[in-house]
Amino acid sequence: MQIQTPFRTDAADTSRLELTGIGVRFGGIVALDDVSLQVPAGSVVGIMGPNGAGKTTLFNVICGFIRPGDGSMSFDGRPFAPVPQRLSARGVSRTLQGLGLFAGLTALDNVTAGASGRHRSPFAAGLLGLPFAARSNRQAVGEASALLDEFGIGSYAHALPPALPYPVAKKVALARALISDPTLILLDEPAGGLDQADIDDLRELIRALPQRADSVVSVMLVEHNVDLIMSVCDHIAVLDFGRVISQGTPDEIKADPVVAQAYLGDREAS
Ligand SMILES: Nc1ncnc2c1ncn2[C@@H]1O[C@H](COP(=O)(O)OP(=O)(O)OP(=O)(O)O)[C@@H](O)[C@H]1O
Repeated sequence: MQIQTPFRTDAADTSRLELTGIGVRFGGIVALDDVSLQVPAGSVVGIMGPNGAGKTTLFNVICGFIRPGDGSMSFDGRPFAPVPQRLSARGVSRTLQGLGLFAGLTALDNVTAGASGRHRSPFAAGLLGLPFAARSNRQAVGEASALLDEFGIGSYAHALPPALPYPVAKKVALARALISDPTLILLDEPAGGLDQADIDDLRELIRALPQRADSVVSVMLVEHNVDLIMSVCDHIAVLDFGRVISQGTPDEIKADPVVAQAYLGDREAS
């Protein structure tokens, strides 16, 4: 079993995201320690680990909400210093555990809003009444509507988020993340709060993400549902106390006693 070694696959030379030696401290707490991993283009990479292992911190580093004290990142082979407001323009989008939908906007408008980051300045253009702003907004509404239909939730297009069944709200959040045509999508506990039928639905949806549209999409997935993560990921990295304690294919992770011990320790502690 490899430890602290970046993923090596046939697609490794087309790495979408590469993290090298990432370290984050919060005062005396080491949240991430020398974390190195690769997300090859077109792959689904899972991040597992007990509570407090550093999974959310890792996503926050990739999104630019936390600047690491150590290490470096590259995206499509170029140095990557993410800025949250410009993430979708760089081809990165994220779903949140808390969904983060705008309560006062319909499902359709929530998804349409996700398209705003990919154009140069649609908001300012809209204020100025520039014709291309209206055109690009019409296009975004059409794409949002198509995504809702694709996910089988088109009938909820004009409903407000508080009225949406939870699994539908989760799909709206995913559609909002996809409308900006990301090449890297970060899914933060997508199975949380879903029943088994919805998780099975989600499994198919995640499996289909890398082949979406014209671009090769890479997926990073933080997930506590072990069955889901094992069944959709090409590679998994397991964090514990901020360190990568194991990484490899789902079968390698399942067979690694270090991983079992990390989870057992977590259960005994809680
Ligand atoms: N803003 C912060 N200030 C101080 N400590 C923090 C902060 N954010 C995270 N931590 C600490 O960093 C460590 C990693 O936390 P993180 O939330 O990344 O773990 P996690 O794997 O996402 O946990 P969970 O599965 O419970 O969401 C924990 O010890 C946590 O208490």
